[in-house]
Amino acid sequence: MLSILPGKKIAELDKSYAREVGISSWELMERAAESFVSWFLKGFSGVQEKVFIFSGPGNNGGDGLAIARLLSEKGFAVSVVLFSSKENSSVDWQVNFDKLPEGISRYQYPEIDFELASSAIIIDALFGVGINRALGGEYLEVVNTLNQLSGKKISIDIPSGLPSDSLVEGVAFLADMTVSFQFPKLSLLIPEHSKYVGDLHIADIGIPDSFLDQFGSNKSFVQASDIQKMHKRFDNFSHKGDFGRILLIGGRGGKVGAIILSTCSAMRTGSGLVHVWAEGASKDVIHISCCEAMVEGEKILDELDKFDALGIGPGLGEVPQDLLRNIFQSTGKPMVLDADALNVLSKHPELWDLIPKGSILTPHLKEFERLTGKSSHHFERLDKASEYAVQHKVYLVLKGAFTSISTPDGKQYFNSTGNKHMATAGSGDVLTGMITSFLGQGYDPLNASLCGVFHHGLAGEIASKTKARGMIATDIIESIPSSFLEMQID
Ligand SMILES: NC(=O)C1=CN([C@@H]2O[C@H](COP(=O)(O)OP(=O)(O)OC[C@H]3O[C@@H](n4cnc5c(N)ncnc54)[C@H](OP(=O)(O)O)[C@@H]3O)[C@@H](O)[C@H]2O)[C@@H](O)CC1
Ligand SMILES: [K+]
Repeated sequence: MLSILPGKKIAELDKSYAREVGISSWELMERAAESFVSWFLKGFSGVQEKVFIFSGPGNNGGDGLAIARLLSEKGFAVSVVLFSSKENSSVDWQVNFDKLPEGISRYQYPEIDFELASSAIIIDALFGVGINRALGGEYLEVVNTLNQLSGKKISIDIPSGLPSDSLVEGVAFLADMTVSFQFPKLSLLIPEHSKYVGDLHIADIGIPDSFLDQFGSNKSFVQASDIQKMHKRFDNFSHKGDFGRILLIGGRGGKVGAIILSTCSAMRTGSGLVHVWAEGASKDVIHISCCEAMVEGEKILDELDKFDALGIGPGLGEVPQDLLRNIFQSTGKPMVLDADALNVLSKHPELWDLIPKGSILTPHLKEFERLTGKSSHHFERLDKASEYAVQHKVYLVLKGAFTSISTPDGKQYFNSTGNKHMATAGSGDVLTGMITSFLGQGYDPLNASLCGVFHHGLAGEIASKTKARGMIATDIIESIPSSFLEMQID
């Protein structure tokens, strides 16, 4: 897990890590520049390709100068645009300035030909996590101009103008890609900032997770290697009972499709036995669509104890609150609550206290607002999610790009998989089936949530390679097995 530290702590991290391993802060900056360049070379290899680097007065600008040197050594035609004088810049900026090779063109703002820059790759090294006020003066002017240019734009660490832990005020650089060092700054994971960040890449600068842990952050970014460790291993003598027996509840009226998606995804996620409670004509449709599932009538609600996990909500429609109340009271086991089950909860907040401890709630943004009221921005939403999770002792999976998982002990995890093509009808129903399946296979609620969200996103990425914008929820389900294969989970 990569701890996400607040911007204010990063200078301290930088210093104490350099001291611990006996390197200078300049050497750490060099590592950052090398990591950026090795990422850059994978996408841009054209010798003599033009690169313009805009370097501010602090260490972000220093990174920019080190990158200028390294790219120039690789044969790129590099220009740097400077704003401050040498003596008004950070110490490591000065070291890198002195190391700039002759071949690099230097411009002192405002003496710069934007005509030339417009045909180059633009690298934004104006400000990083040290920004402490909105852009003004010549910085505002240059960012406004750069934002009009149509070439590729890349930000180092964070797009200039974005504060690392709060909402942007005024103007910020509009990057196509952002390469952030060691861990993503919280600000990069916020929907309001996605147009500034573009595609996010994390560049490792070699600070181990265990070192970051000492800074006591309650927020983490989940990596594939973390998920790999969470998976349960089964052996050749395992039988279907070992893979769990789950019950999914929903699919009433015209919304049978939702529970079918959950059912098929639970099967694909590895559940041994999937039962579905449905009503009337829905039963036949479920049988036909997912012949591996067992379809149950009302009586099954008296036998909840025989299930390892329940998933309630997809396509449930409007139901009397007593249905949920009875289910909550007749089993103490954690369950997954989604869609219409959440809508019942938002109308009957008195039910919150009856939800079995450790249950997993999976709202999308609208459902979340119905549950907790309007928030003025995503930072506030994240705070609320954490408060609710702690207060009600549940896991709150707030769906969207970088889905967050808030836990009863006040931690918050951010998922790193998925893409825009997953914003399609039924995608959430698939996730409900996946998390319920992991819960039924004996994963604890945190691991079930993290694995469910991660594989859901990875399956979406795999499906979108061939389906792109035409991807539908069924494609995600069909790619679940590939996501296990890619992660070498057998
Ligand atoms: N461990 C790590 O993660 C590593 C971090 N590294 C890199 O360091 C970066 C952080 O560097 P940093 O602390 O020097 O801050 P940075 O953003 O360059 O700017 C500070 C300068 O800007 C100024 N200033 C602020 N706001 C302003 C405004 N609106 N308008 C005008 N001026 C403004 C402020 O001066 P002030 O005017 O406030 O006195 C100060 O001079 C980080 O993002 C990463 O890229 C890597 O090198 C290696 C490892
Ligand atoms: K930047």
